[in-house]
Amino acid sequence: MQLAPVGLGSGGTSNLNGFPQGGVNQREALGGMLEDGIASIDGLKSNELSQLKRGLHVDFSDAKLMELLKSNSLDIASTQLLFNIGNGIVGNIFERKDGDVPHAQRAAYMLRKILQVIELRFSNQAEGMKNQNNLFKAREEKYQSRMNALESLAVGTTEENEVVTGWVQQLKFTLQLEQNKFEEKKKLEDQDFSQLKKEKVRNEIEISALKQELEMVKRMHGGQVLQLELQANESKAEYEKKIQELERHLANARKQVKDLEAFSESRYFNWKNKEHAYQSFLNSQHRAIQKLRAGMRSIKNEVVKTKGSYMEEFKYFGTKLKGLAEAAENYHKVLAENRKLYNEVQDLKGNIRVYCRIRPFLPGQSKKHSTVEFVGDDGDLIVSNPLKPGKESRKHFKFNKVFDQATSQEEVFIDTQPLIRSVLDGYNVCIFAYGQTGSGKTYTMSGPNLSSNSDWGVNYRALHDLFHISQSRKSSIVYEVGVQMVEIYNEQVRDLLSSTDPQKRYPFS
Ligand SMILES: Nc1ncnc2c1ncn2[C@@H]1O[C@H](COP(=O)(O)OP(=O)(O)OP(=O)(O)O)[C@@H](O)[C@H]1O
Repeated sequence: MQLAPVGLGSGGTSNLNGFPQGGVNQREALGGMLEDGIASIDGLKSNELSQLKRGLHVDFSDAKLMELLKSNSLDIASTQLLFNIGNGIVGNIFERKDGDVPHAQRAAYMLRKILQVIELRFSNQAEGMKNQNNLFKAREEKYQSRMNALESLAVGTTEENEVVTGWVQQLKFTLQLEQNKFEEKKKLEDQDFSQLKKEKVRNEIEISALKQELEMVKRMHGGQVLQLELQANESKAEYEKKIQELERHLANARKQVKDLEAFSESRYFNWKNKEHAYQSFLNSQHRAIQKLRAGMRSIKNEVVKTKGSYMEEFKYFGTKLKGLAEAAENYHKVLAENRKLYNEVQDLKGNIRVYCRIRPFLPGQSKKHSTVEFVGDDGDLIVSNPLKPGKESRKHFKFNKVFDQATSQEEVFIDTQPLIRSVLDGYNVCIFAYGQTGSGKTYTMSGPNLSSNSDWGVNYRALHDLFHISQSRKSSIVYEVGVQMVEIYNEQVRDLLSSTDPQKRYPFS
């Protein structure tokens, strides 16, 4: 009898790994939850996928969600990756505060799809575990029946018994090994299963929390949408109003632009005309400037020539001026000499001169009663009075000169003028009038009428002459003039120009 070792044959329906052939491998059934080898997911870039695997944040746009909804790659993605995607979508909804309801709806649909995949995975895992338990039980029963058959065979011949005992020992050993391996695997799978159960509970909690959040977001977004719609309606009405206003402004602006265009066109023509005028004016100015330049050049030449001739003339005048300065110096010497001679002549004529002026009869006086008998040219005067006795009836007087009744004021002054001019050469001169009351002293010295130059007396004529001469000599001599006026009455001398004391008496201090 040929016995093949149990479990070592190749035609059995089960292998020693303890997993049914052609069935769902438990690790595969876990959907790569423990390790994730997926390389790509439709709608996600490779860097976004690697970020999601590491649990980092990724932005889920509308386009990305659409791609993910269409994609089949979620079915082969790990559960952890699916959770990360779910978390990312929920986080993205919270980040978007714009109340985009279609986006929230798509996100909710996506989350539902992820939940379905996870739930399907858990149900598959539970089914696989159940099948495996059944297989293990059937296999145990099978091994038990074989053991029984072998034990009954052991009751045969010794040789056969020995062989069989050997087989049994080997079989037991193999069975023990298989049992140990199975125990270990079962232990591991139990651990995995309990871990999965825990994770399922955790995930269910997380999913319910996500659902609540989603509901809350939906409610919040509903409110926001309503508010936004209200705002949108208000804004629309406002914008329509603004648009109407803007259209009105635009119409006004267009009208203004047209007006401005017309105005600027007329201004343009005006400016064009002005430009022509200015251009012709500029041309004429340019021609005039050319002429002026030519004139200026000739004037320059002339100026240069004139300058030359001026220089020569200056030289000439310089020499002449020198001569004149010398002449002026000589003139001063001559003048001084003349003055000296002049004053000597005055001295020779006599330092004290006595003139006599005969007053004409006043209106109403009889001309028959005149006592003047003779008036000589050399100063002789004979006065006769028949009423007086002897020599007293006829008297002869001798003066430097006698002015008769017809002598004018000017003639009287001309005789005294040289003497008065000696004052300007440093000589003292004194003129005084003497005579009885009404004899004509004031008439001779001051004059009867000051408004008429011809009536001016000696005083006014003398001052006028002195000021005139001092003015003509001002380039060479500066004269200082002082005036003093006194009254002598009853042997008392009184200062008539005193501003402080009108009764001031001589001697003045
Ligand atoms: N030469 C003259 N020609 C014309 N009239 C004259 C002449 N001299 C004097 N008279 C006149 O005689 C009058 C008296 O003259 P005047 O007042 O000059 O005298 P008097 O000497 O100054 O007198 P008194 O001493 O009283 O002041 C005046 O009316 C004056 O006009």
